[in-house]
Amino acid sequence: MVSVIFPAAGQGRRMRAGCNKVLLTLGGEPILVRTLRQFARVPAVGECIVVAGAQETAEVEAMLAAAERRAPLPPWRVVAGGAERQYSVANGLAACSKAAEVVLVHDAARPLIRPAVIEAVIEAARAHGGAIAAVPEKNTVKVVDAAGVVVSTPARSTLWAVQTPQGFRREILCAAYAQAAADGFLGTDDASLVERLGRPVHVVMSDYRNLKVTTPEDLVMAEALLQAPEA
Ligand SMILES: Nc1ccn([C@@H]2O[C@H](COP(=O)(O)OP(=O)(O)OP(=O)(O)O)[C@@H](O)[C@H]2O)c(=O)n1
Ligand SMILES: C[C@](O)(CO)[C@H](O)COP(=O)(O)O
Repeated sequence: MVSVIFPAAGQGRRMRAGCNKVLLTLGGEPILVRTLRQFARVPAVGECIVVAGAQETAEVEAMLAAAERRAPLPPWRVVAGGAERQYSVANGLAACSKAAEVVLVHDAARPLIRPAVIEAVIEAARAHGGAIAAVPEKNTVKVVDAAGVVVSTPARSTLWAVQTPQGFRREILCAAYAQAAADGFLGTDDASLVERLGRPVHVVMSDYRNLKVTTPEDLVMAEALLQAPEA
């Protein structure tokens, strides 16, 4: 059985919409609901843990209940999040069923994820212990110091832009989160916590459609991609 944690407890500051961006509408449904619908298309998914802002749990529960009346969703629960994404995921992990062999973490703000990528991440996580969706970096990336001066230019052929879902065998993700909490380590994704344990994390080829709706132009892009045929 696969559990999926959806961190949805952010404030959407960069979206500047005056509300949590995952509650905004995209193609006629809230972004969060649209994201869950993609996972409803993957039979291995047995439970969805939605991590909502502490003040928004009732609103999110009502939203998901209404969505479920329109079309079925996998079994879901809502838990309260924390002040950072990592703390929100930790709360979600604590709420996951012990029967889950694999746990996926997927940003609620990535509604365009394709079921085939979700399935590939699950398969790779089962095989290797850890796997993340990613795409080859298209830009040249520089390391820049605090004074704004370029330090180095990593070879682009080695660089991948990392997305979610990120999937792990449950005991590995639990150990990684426990170690990060003990060390006071705060990472920007889930895999970085697992990497600290020295465990392998495999990259699964995703696609550039799987954007994280972060700034207003991402919302325009996501609406356009919804209308565009998948390449
Ligand atoms: N304390 C937090 C912060 C973020 N998230 C979630 O993590 C995902 C990725 O975070 P991001 O895109 O940065 O969302 P926000 O934190 O909402 O955006 P911003 O940084 O612009 O405020 C989002 O689905 C967001 O809801 C969360 O669950 N808990
Ligand atoms: C996990 C993530 O989506 C991978 O790209 C990303 O690191 C989340 O970062 P954010 O600052 O919380 O948006």
